[in-house]
Amino acid sequence: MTDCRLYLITPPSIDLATFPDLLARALDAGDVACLQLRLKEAPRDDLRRAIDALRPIAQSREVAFLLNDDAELAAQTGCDGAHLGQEDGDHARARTLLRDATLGITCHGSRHLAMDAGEMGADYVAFGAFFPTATKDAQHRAEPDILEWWSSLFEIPCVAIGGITAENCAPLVRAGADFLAVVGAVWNHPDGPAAGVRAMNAAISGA
Ligand SMILES: Cc1ncc(COP(=O)(O)OP(=O)(O)O)c(N)n1
Ligand SMILES: Cc1ncsc1CCOP(=O)(O)O
Ligand SMILES: [Mg+2]
Repeated sequence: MTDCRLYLITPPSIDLATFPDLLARALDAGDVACLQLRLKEAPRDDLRRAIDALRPIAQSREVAFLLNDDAELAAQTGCDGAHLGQEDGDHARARTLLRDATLGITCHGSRHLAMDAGEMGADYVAFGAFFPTATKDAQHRAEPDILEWWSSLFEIPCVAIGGITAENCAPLVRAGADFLAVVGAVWNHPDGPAAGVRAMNAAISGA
């Protein structure tokens, strides 16, 4: 029995006329620990509109709603937290702004970055990319042994990301990932996002 859970990230762009319904059906299809809103190209006003539309859908289902890249906006808009990369501003300031809300930090494949994030007060550290991904031009790779190392030494949860699918995720679960973060495995699933959530949960349980 694993404690690993699914961490869902939105597609890179969404249509607010149709996406809320798709999201609700995906979240109702199985266990999702959190949803990260990641719209890299969206102007700030569109981002605010997306937060207003999607945050209640996640939070009403007890799915934590995290915002990518912007801790200040996350704190202003009732998000449950933010995910920041190494280039996404001052992590210590973000920690202060977010108070008790969740702060996750990208650590690529680096033990050093992960220990820094832990000392700074991150609520989770994220390692990746574990596999080739079409969602992002990922400049860094990680190997499963970093999950084993981290989880054997630290209590802070670790997230695995990058090209993860139902077919390839088992070694990451067995290596100690607390969460598997995915975009394509759910939103590009041939039978639709709800089927993607079901497939990921079945793969996590069977790992
Ligand atoms: C859970 C999770 N892990 C890593 C990332 C990547 O964050 P970052 O390195 O800042 O890259 P962008 O997502 O901003 O392109 C993430 N978003 N979520
Ligand atoms: C945001 C991000 N950071 C590293 S890989 C990645 C993309 C994850 O998307 P997918 O699950 O489709 O590979
Ligand atoms: Mg970022």
